[in-house]
This record gives sequence, C-alpha cells and structure tokens, in this order.
Amino acid sequence: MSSRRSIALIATGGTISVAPPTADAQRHDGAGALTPHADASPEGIDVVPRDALSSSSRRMTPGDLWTLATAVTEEIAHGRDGVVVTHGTDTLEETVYALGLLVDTRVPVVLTGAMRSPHLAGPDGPANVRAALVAAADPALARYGPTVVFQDEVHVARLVTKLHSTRVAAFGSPAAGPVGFVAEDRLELLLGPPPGTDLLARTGPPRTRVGLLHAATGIDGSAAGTIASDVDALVVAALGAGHVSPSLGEALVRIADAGKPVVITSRCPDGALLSHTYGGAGSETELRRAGLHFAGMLSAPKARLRTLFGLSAGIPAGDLFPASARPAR
Ligand SMILES: NC(=O)C[C@H](N)C(=O)O
Repeated sequence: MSSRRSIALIATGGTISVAPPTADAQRHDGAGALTPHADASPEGIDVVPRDALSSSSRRMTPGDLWTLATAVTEEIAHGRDGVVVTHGTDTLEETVYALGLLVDTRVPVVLTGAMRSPHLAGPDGPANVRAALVAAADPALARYGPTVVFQDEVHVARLVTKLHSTRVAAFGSPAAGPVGFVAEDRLELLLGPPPGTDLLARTGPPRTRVGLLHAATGIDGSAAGTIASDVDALVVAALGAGHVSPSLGEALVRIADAGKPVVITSRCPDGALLSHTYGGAGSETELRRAGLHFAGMLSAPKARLRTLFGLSAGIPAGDLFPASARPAR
C-alpha cells in the first residue's frame, strides 16, 4: 500500500492568491497557481487543486460558506487524506468555524492564507501553504476539527482569531494558544483536541438573517430595535462577562419576548460569560432569567454563524446554546 497522501487544495481567493493589480477589478489566481512545484512540495504529498470561489474574504456570504462546505465534503467523500483551503484572512476565523458546523471532518481540514500578496516583498503564502499541506497530511489532526495553520502554528476553529491587521503573524488563540506547530515538514501537537464538537446535528443552506450588535458606552435600546426589525435573530457582543446597559437590556428582552432569539457573547477576546455574579437591569443574571441565550466562549461572529446555520436547519436556539455557564460545546 502506498504511503503517499492525497491532499485537496481548495482555493477561495484572498490576498494569498491575488493577481498583480490591473486597471480592472481585483483578480485572484486559482488553486493551480498555489500548488507548490514538485521540487518545493513536501515529500510524499500529492496535491489535487480545486477552485471553489474567487473572492476577497470581505465578500464572503453565508451562501459561499455553504458552497465551500459542499466542496470540502465532496473532497472527503472522494477519499482525500486531507483538505487545505486557502482563504482571505479577514473572515478566515468565521469560515473555519462554519466548516466545523457544517462538515463531518473525518480527515484533517486546514485553512490558511497570507498577509502579503504574491507580488509583495517576502510573501508569506507559499510557506503557509506548505505548512498547511504538512498538517493536513497528518491523520492525528483529524480529531481537532477544522484548524487554521498560519506562520507554522496550528489553531482550532473555536478559539482562533485575527489579532493583527497587517503583520504576517496575524492569528492567535487568546484563550489557550496554538495546539501545535509545524517544523521541518513535521506536525507537532502540544495540546489535545478541544472537548466536544461544533458539528450541527443537521444542516441546510442558509435561510435566516442574523444581526450583530456591539455593546459600548451609551449604546442603548434604540439601536437594538432598529437592527432587530430586519432580522430573524440577534447576536450581541456584550460588555465583560455578559452585561449591557439597562436600556439595551430592556430592548433585548422585548425582542426575545417577541419570539426572536437573542444570543449574548462577550466583546472581550478571552474569558467566560458569567451566570449569577451580577444582578440588576442589564446584568447577566437578569438577561439569562429573561430567556436570552448565552454562547459560552464563542466570539460574536462565530456565535452568529452558529445561530444562522442552526436556525436555518430548524434547530431551536435553546439547543444551539444550552443553558449552562460552561463554554458552548
Ligand atoms: N490578508 C488578506 O487575505 C486580507 C484580504 N482583505 C482578505 O481577507 O481577503
């Protein structure tokens, strides 16, 4: 039996594949241009290029995430030993989490990108692709769900976030750090896989609209009412451990009472939501008592995708975010 590994390389666009600027709109090269030449390819890996999308990540839609999830699922069904997805970095953390919701990843699925385009000095794309291929070829990574490999670090979908807007070391996992790294074309895992799974019990194409509101000093209930009138559910990046201003709290309770799920996350990049430490209007205790849903340690954009795809598949918000002070599992 051959020990060679067959890895799908799925391109979606982003800085990693941006073609030299022209007078026309920005263009992206496909997976063929990202495939390492034979002499630069990690040993024992056969790369199978596939183009899924061609977009800056700011243009990604929930429909695009569904298209990508379908492409990844097909490659796994074709018997690939692993899948690498190249992607723009701005929303990379959302796409990796969406794949965790939508794809039964029985083999490693690794996302990567670049901060410097191929025509800038010191482009980081080729090294990131090479490290991602190495990681995707190691079956030990399958149990971690979809991961991000960037600057030789391995990050899990639930925790990874873009921390810097321009540096090549752009990604981190504030709560726990990377779970491993790649060196000399070898994957080294430092920590075990995250507990539980993000995979939804059932999935379907996106059909719901979910709004996102960022709490801040002086943000009151009027903003929530305006956003909620246009969506099926609302996610709030609340203050600290799950608090909002009294006025915003009252508005959120009204929205929930009217039948639109309201999901509370924290605008802090690390730490848990509380359940019974603070009391009074706008406190976590009051918001939980009023039936708002708490998303554990998920960031607001990721909780939004969980809400959007979960509700689209007919899963009630209470099942997506079980009432518990513990992180969403
Ligand atoms: N570094 C990048 O890929 C940024 C780009 N704007 C994108 O997200 O598509």
